[in-house]
Amino acid sequence: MGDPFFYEGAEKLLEVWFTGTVSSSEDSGGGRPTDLRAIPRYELDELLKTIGAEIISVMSSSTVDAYVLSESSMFVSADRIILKTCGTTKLIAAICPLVKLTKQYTSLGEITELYYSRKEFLRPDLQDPVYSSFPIESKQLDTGFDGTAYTFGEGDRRWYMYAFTADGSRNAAASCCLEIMMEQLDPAVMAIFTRKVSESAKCATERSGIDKLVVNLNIDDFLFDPCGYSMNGLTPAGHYATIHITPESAFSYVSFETNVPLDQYPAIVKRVLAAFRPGKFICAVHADNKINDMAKEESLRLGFIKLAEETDTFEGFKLLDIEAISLRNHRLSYLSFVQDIT
Ligand SMILES: C[S@+](CC[C@H](N)C(=O)[O-])C[C@H]1O[C@@H](n2cnc3c(N)ncnc32)[C@H](O)[C@@H]1O
Repeated sequence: MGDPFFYEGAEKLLEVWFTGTVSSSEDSGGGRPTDLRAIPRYELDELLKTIGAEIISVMSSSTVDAYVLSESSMFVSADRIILKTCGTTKLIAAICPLVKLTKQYTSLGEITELYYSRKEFLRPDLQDPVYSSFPIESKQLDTGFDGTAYTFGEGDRRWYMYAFTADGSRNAAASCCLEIMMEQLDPAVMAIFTRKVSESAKCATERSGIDKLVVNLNIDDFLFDPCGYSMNGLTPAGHYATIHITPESAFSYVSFETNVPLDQYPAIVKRVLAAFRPGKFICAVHADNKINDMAKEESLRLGFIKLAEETDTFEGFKLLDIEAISLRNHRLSYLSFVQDIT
């Protein structure tokens, strides 16, 4: 008898920033656009094929093209690409072809920042050997970048990140990002993300309250058969949110990510926890130094560290870990929580 079915919901996340003047997508000196969105769709399809994913759907705003993938999501903006892929995808293998495409179709091509992160897998033994342990992934990344590998938390709460920043700062607006990675979710909520219970993705989105987690989201959602759910959302202000759900009870997993402004994060986390009811979760908050410089006091007041120190922060959860580091261009906080059953 073979092993029972297993799906690794936890994603590998790659964010790459390229150099260039990005005030418009018009041609720059080299005759090619200074905009990653100039890479044609068929090239993106080929790129994704090499890592084991494909495009299911796309929607665009003036600032970003948001793709729902068979294995999570991809966001392409003028000078940044975010690739978030789950299952047994081979995400690091996307970097070389991506740089090649960038040089071929745009006047960008030099990487200024690169971040690769993931949480501890439930079944590392089922991954391709490169992705079975983070030191191997870091070693692979070290062949192209002079970056630093970090490990946060303990045991199955571990979250890993590899960060590379080239000398000199990037030419981009201040940015921030919230990631919530949840496990052991309420089976009653997870049932919504099955074809048995929800007749359409829209139905699952509304029934679960996903449409109310972030204000003003234009949503592109997909319900897998027999179960599983992915959605990308874009706001009129050019921000994104993305949610991916593996509802099978033996290995349930939900991820939430957004780059809406930092001051909204505490309220968003509370809404996300109320909607999905996880048994445990990890949060990672990235805040650009430009944000910290602009409003240090304010960002501290609203920041997660301060918030997590208040006992009633996320009602029903106990804080297990809290760590913060400063990278060259941004500050990163990692927090882990477990349901408080005392
Ligand atoms: C792609 S989705 C979301 C994965 C996501 N990274 C998460 O946070 O869980 C994965 C869920 O969809 C289900 N699924 C059904 N058909 C699938 C397909 N063709 N490709 C990937 N997942 C599929 C899986 O069993 C799993 O429950």
